[in-house]
Amino acid sequence: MLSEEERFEPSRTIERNLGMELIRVTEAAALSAGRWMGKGNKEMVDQAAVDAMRHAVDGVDMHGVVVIGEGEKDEAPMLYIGEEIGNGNKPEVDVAVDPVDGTRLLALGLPGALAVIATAERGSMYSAPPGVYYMEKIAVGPAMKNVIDINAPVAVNLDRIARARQSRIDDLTAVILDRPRHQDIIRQVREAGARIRLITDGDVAAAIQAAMEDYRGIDIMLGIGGAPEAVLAAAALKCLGGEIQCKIWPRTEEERARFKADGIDMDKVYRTEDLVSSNDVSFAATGITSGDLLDGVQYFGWGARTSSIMMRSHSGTVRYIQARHKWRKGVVQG
Ligand SMILES: O=P(O)(O)OC[C@H]1O[C@](O)(COP(=O)(O)O)[C@@H](O)[C@@H]1O
Repeated sequence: MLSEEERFEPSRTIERNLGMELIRVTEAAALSAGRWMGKGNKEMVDQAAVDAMRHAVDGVDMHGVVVIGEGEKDEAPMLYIGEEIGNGNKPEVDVAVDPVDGTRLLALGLPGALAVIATAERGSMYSAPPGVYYMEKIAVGPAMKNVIDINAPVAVNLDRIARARQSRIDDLTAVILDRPRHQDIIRQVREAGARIRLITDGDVAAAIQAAMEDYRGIDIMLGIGGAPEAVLAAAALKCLGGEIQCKIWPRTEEERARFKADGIDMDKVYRTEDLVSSNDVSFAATGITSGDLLDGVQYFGWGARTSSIMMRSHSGTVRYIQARHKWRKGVVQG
């Protein structure tokens, strides 16, 4: 019989704390970037979030290397791919960041902008080849994990989900980014009879909602979105037990030819496991503008309130954390 202490191995305790520290990083990004809501300035939205996230991440107990970040070193002075972050202590981890998923949403004051960070054991996160910006994606929750196939027609995937759920296709809802490139997918979903929720941005949150067992508003996420966002979504889905399948997507015929010449396999299916292979994944996100998944930042004279989600693959625990932040400790509340 194990004693209470013995049940918690040290590595578990470290990882536990890391998750909580990651929340502080996304909270910092959200608190800072939230000031720019609706001001129409995408650059400042991003700058504020990156600055705050970079500052906050320094104190985190980890030796992190940015795998998904703001781009290459010469174009991004902070949180660039390959940058070492954290205080240098163990654990050694890969880090994926998106200081604002939905910069346009935040700049326009629209719902659903999030600050996001994920960590996984060193060497376990996929990084798309240089010049690859988009992936075709399909994401579902744990019960539909072995049901979907990105290579199957949309109607077939919807039919399989409906059967597995013992429901009808017209009970299902697919979430899709509202883009001209999705006209054909949208037509196929409509012809199959499922409902559609079109979103203007933010397919990380959309994938999470599709995968949440206790959130039944969305059954599947479909369509083409950012390659970095695919890895962040995979980190979240690893914690939730869901499944994302992706394929590299060229934007133009020239890009297709270039990828081919570079030996990039556009038929390869990247599953959750290929995007994040570790079983020690932590994921944190804080709402910046209010959306279906999380509330946005609320400011009031002496402080602000944030709403975050934290998940760990090790335990599968999902925590929703509401925090009240005081700008200065001891300030009298109005
Ligand atoms: O806007 P595009 O070029 O269609 O790209 C889609 C990607 O943009 C987003 O909607 C927003 O990403 P950013 O906020 O980083 O611009 C992602 O969630 C999505 O993967």
